[in-house]
Amino acid sequence: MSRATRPVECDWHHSSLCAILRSSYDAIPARNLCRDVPRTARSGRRTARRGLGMNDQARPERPRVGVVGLGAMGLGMARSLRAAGFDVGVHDLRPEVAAAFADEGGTAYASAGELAAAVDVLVGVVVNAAQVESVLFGADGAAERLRPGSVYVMCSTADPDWSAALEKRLAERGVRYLDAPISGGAARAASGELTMMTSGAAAAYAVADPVLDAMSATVYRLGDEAGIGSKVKIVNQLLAGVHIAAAAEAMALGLKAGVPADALYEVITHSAGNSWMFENRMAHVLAGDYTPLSAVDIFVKDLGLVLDAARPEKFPLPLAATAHQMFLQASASGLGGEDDSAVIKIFPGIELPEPSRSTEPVELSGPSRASGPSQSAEPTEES
Ligand SMILES: NC(=O)c1ccc[n+]([C@@H]2O[C@H](COP(=O)([O-])OP(=O)(O)OC[C@H]3O[C@@H](n4cnc5c(N)ncnc54)[C@H](O)[C@@H]3O)[C@@H](O)[C@H]2O)c1
Ligand SMILES: O=C(O)[C@H](O)[C@@H](O)CO
Repeated sequence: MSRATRPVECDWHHSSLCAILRSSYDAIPARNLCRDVPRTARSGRRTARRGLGMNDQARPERPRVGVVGLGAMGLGMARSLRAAGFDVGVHDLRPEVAAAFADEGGTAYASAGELAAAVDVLVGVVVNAAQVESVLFGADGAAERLRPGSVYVMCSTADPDWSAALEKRLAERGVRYLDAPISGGAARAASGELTMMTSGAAAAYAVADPVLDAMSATVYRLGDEAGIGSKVKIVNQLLAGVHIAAAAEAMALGLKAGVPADALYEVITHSAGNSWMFENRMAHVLAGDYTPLSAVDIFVKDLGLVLDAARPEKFPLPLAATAHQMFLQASASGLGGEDDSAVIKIFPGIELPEPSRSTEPVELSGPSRASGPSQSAEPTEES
């Protein structure tokens, strides 16, 4: 069976996003962005594309899959894979989290290497490039134990050039690679409805497709070389970070002016100033709940990656730079591990809603926060 595809309109050529990609990221061929980008709806799950260069014997219909990194995103992704019928092996530096997943029916492995030896597809959902290096090339790492033909699916938000180089390093060992950053937050990870921004060789997709499908509502295939998915993710992070910072600043101004927080939330979420991030993150502020579904330090990292990508080109990013400073200020104030909505705490002289306050967003099918630490919480909203 082949996937349904949604040809992307060539409006991309004319959009500002495409302009940024083509000027500061000149490695993205426009043809890769504008053709045959598969779109898969959850209701339309299907078997993987066939006939992409592997012989049938080499391509497992349902690959054995492992997930390394069971944090806010990885735990939900592992659960989605189980819900889709996969036997899922896991590993995390925190053995108790892997053990808890084993209690649900998965299999816990003591090291990334042991897990790698047991799977065809290893999905990595650790925080950054340094952690991926540790997973793959650290003590009892995965790279040596992944069998030739198996695939490492790199879901971390990381430097696109590093990701492109990693594809080559793994290829030297016969290991395939997909550059596959994710979007949608902890709730969509848990419901198997992520957006994945992927690029890589057809042979890697041929093995990993059923795994990607099980974790996602939409899998964008953006090109046949690693790094392109990460470039698009970085553009998304520019918007996501700026939108959170702007939402916090606007909410802070309203509170300073004496407007009740829930009234602000109600009106703005029904007005032109709204954004996905305002609606999502300011609900956390309303609830006074800064349990990290995505931490302040994630945006210190991600907006840093955004700025790093533009700097060699001397490409100005004034909004991203300001937002980065805001997250840095929050982190320097000791808020790095809190939910990224805690960036609102950098504004002086405002009274934020108390945690005990059980405010529900008015007339919206408002999200309710998970309790407990992000890594172990069952997410109940989109983070
Ligand atoms: N949280 C979000 O909403 C979100 C959304 C989209 C993308 N992302 C990206 O996804 C990635 C994961 O983010 P997260 O929020 O799940 O992070 P997290 O900190 O919640 O989870 C990371 C997990 O990796 C584990 N880990 C770290 N190093 C390890 C190693 N060497 N071996 C085994 N396990 C290791 C940690 O113990 C932790 O459980 C990041 O790159 C992030 O930018 C996050
Ligand atoms: O796209 C997303 O899901 C978000 O921006 C995360 O990467 C960070 O909260």
